[in-house]
Amino acid sequence: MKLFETTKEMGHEQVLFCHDKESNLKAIIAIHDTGLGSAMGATRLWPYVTEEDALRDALRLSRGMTYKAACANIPVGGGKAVIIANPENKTDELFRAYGRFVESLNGRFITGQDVNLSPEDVRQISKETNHVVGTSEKSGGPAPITSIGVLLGIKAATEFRLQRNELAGLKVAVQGLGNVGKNLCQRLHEHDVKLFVTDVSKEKTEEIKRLYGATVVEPNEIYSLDVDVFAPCALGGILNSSTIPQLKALIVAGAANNQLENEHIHSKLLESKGILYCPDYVINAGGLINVYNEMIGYEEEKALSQLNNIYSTLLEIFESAEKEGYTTYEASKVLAEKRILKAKHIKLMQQTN
Ligand SMILES: NC(=O)C1=CN([C@@H]2O[C@H](COP(=O)(O)OP(=O)(O)OC[C@H]3O[C@@H](n4cnc5c(N)ncnc54)[C@H](O)[C@@H]3O)[C@@H](O)[C@H]2O)C=CC1
Ligand SMILES: O=C(O)C(=O)Cc1c[nH]c2ccccc12
Repeated sequence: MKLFETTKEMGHEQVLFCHDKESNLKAIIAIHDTGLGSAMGATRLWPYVTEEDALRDALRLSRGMTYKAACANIPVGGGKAVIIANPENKTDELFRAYGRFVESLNGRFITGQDVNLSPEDVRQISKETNHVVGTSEKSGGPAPITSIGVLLGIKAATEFRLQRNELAGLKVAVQGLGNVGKNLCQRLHEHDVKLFVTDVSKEKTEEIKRLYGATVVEPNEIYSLDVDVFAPCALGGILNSSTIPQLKALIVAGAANNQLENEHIHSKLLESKGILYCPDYVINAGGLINVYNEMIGYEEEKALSQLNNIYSTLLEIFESAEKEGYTTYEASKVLAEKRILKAKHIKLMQQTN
């Protein structure tokens, strides 16, 4: 990868390669934009096959955080960190070494728990830095709020694409039954939605089957089901040239980050099949909304009002995409960039006054 060409094109401010000899830590912290405030983004741990895969993930995820904050009208910047490791090799020393790197950024980057990190891992990071959020019990943790945001997104999309005002009787396929996916299943079940689920963990699929009467399928069968909505809540890159042709759902609405393998090609492919795609960083902003409010002093009413905006922002995106002949991904990018420019302008005016 051409490093400076890529960071210039994607707009990153700073990328840190962190190495600690004793703990064998290898981490990449990508700071995309701090124009509106500290770069916020949770840290994930993943056994990336190549270092380039890890870098690409960090760069895309961090840019996604900038757009996420902008679309949610949250005055922070975007960042993300990846730790290159096998979850089996996690140690307290690894997380403490990582925490020291986060601390060295003096609050330019604020992080927390993402894929493959446990609350205990985050506690180890917190021993070395205060720039960690999402650990308070007070606000209930980010995943439940993220799942409410996804539910609102499913509502907006079914109204727009299917002209249906009721969730009852809808068929939804949920990929991944982790913190967000499980919670989403509970909420969909409460709305009398028929669930189809998959996960690589049999324990998790059995639990959802038992609790909500979900139909369990193999991981590779989730794409081709005859359902109304496909809700990816596991990995990124799952919307690609081999999966999109299999989709029968007319809506993709889920929590996973970086759902499109190639943003341009695969958003167009979805559109050409008449599938309404809810841009990931718009529909999954609930987690960020939750941790941001925790950081500034949690007020439930304020957090819920920001969360409810996910519904109206998505409708705005669907409408402008239709009107301008864009894909919903392009429309969300335009909206994010417009809001960033406006917010930066307001900030500049406040500073000069
Ligand atoms: N937790 C949060 O508040 C937020 C999460 N997200 C994103 O949502 C996604 C899910 O997040 P969490 O639920 O917190 O993660 P998690 O790690 O708790 O859950 C992921 C689940 O996906 C399953 N999985 C892995 N590979 C799979 C495969 N090939 N097929 C089916 N299932 C598979 C795992 O077994 C696990 O149960 C991630 O992409 C995350 O970045 C985005 C915004 C906020
Ligand atoms: O939406 C994402 O991808 C996030 O990283 C949200 C998030 C969850 N927990 C956090 C802790 C600190 C900064 C962001 C998050």
